[in-house]
Amino acid sequence: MDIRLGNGFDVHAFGPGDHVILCGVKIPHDQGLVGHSDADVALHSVTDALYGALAEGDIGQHFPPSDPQWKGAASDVFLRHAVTLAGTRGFKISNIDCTLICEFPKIGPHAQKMRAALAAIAGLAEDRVSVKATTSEQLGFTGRGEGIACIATATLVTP
Ligand SMILES: Nc1ccn([C@@H]2O[C@H](COP(=O)(O)O)[C@@H](O)[C@H]2O)c(=O)n1
Ligand SMILES: C[C@@]1(CO)OP(=O)(O)OP(=O)(O)OC[C@H]1O
Repeated sequence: MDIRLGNGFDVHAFGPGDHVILCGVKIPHDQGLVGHSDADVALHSVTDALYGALAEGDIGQHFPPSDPQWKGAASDVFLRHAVTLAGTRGFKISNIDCTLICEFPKIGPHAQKMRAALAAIAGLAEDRVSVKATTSEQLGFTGRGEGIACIATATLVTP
């Protein structure tokens, strides 16, 4: 059996808006996230974790931010591509774990909906998907409320 571990990390800055989209879930907030796509920092980091496990570069190589095709895109399209690529390469996803880093919005009340949405996009049972959060204790750019960071890990296995 071949086992592959990948990690992903992404950051998006807050900007004008009244919601953020995380794991494809719309979460009311007093600011939005700035990005070429819908700025779903969670799906971007998970996508990069899959590309990392496959040694297939990163999300910007597959979906260049300079390409107008991806302007405002819903980020599930990026993750679905990485999931399909894993299958094509003979891997199945064993588990996904991600941690959102921000002071606000509070993720806890939305974590189960985000987990279900992420599991559905990845084609996994919910008990193979983890969504959690931490503050950075008011330190650094996340602590100052300048944006949201997300770190993700994914494990791929051959049958
Ligand atoms: N945006 C966030 C940040 C944190 N949480 C939850 O609060 C717990 C405590 O956070 P600390 O950074 O003080 O350790 C954390 O374990 C999360 O459960 C959250 O929901 N949303
Ligand atoms: C998702 C892409 C798509 O153009 O753009 P952004 O939404 O800006 O996100 P980022 O994580 O900064 O870069 C990756 C790009 O591939």
